[in-house]
Amino acid sequence: MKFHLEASFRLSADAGAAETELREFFNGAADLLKKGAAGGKGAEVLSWNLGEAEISVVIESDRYVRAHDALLRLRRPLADLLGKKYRVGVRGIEVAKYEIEVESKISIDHKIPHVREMVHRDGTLTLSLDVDEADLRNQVPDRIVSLLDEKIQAEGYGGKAEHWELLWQSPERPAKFEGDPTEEMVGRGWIKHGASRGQWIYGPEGTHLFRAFERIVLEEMIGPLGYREMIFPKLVPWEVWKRSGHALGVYPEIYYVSPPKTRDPKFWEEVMDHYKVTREVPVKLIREKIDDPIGGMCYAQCPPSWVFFQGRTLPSDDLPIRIFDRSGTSHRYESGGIHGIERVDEFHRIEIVWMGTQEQVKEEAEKLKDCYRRIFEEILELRWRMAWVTPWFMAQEGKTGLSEMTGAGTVDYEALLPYNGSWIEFQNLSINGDKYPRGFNVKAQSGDPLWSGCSGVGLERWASAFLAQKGLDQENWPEAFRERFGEMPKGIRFL
Ligand SMILES: Nc1ncnc2c1ncn2[C@@H]1O[C@H](COS(=O)(=O)NC(=O)[C@@H](N)CO)[C@@H](O)[C@H]1O
Ligand SMILES: [Zn+2]
Repeated sequence: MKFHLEASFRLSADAGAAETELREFFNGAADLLKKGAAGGKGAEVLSWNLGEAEISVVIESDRYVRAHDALLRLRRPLADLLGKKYRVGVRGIEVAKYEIEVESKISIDHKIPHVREMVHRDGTLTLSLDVDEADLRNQVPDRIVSLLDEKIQAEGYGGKAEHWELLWQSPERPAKFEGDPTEEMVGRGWIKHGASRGQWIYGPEGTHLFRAFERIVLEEMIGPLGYREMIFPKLVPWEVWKRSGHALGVYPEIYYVSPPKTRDPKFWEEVMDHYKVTREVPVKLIREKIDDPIGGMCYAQCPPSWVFFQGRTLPSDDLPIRIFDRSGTSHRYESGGIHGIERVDEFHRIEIVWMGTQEQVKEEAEKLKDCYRRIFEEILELRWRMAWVTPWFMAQEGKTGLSEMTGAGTVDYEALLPYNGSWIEFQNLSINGDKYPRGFNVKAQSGDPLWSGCSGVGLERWASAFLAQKGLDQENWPEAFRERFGEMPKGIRFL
């Protein structure tokens, strides 16, 4: 990677008298421009020139001391040299040309902010930047370099597969059912397709099943471990997703939310009239009358809750804090060909969140795993397994691999669907390290890094896994579950 920068220091007056000292300064600037770089690497001033009221320089570098950092390093000593003795001030920096060259098999076919031109020739990508002094100080060139690294790395990975490592699996347990649970539920009227993509409506039977699962989570885990219920927001603004990291890569899958430009009925009259006459909703017209998206529908469920803690310090003797939310739906624009309730755009999840010291968070994760194991082994008697995978918070930022934070990561819980032999992830449990407290600036009284974890219990997934293995006839269900399930409510009948 090569950086080529042509810039000038704007002076408050002519510095001709300092010519000799400037020559010594630039000749002796070498080690200043190599400081911090591995042996022999760094930046160097190829040439400099003293003009009427500016000093122009040409700097080249590798990535270890980048040309713009070198330029900024020169400013202070230059100002000192000219200020004291010659009463000449350095007023600012003008960037005339800034090029970054990198070997790359790929080119980028869309606009990158602050990149005026991109040329891809014989395996080299040359970017001409459009940056001023403020951009240099704000590390705009560094973010462009990171973006290039990421793309070149991703290219190298060739879409590296997500990490998956089996941790544990249950006894096989023969399936009591071989059919597709969604088809069976639709057939019995337990559920019905909703009007929106990937959306279902749960009749009394389907709802009772979800509530039975929920009751088990409450009785077997939430109660005994002392989790307190909260209500997390379900409309998530960009600010939250910037802090949670989702703003790095969640765009292809969110349901965006845009408010109206104004509530004034006059403004909307044209739309209403259009519909009254045509009975068609004029969505093109509406598009002009709604504002930019302020964010999207709930996606990961835990991020917006951190605003409750944002900027505060937690008393050590209140840790670990244990909370959960089941107050609403999550929405994801999932891949097409969506099958049954295994993969839907609108789903119902119990989100469990805990925070404390690193040890407390790891300890809590083990307690939750024990509870889950008891539920899946003794109550639902599932055929299931646990796998160590790419953390959800990295996957949702478009990353792969594992977290560098030791001990942080995600355990996926998977269950076999006998009807098609696939394993679905029906919930997960993650140690998220200090990611969220850092993102939302939440501290522990002790000053130790505050860590957190979360576990998402997907009710559609629990239903898919359980019914796929046990079928819909209660006589085939495990005794311990039947007890908790109680009476099946009457379904809705149609003529
Ligand atoms: N499209 C979907 N349809 C149904 N359930 C889903 C869907 N996406 C996620 N879930 C459920 O939500 C759980 C957690 O989702 S996750 O993306 O893996 N993890 C997170 O978002 C974390 N914040 C924990 O909830 C999944 O294990 C699954 O049970
Ligand atoms: Zn979460």
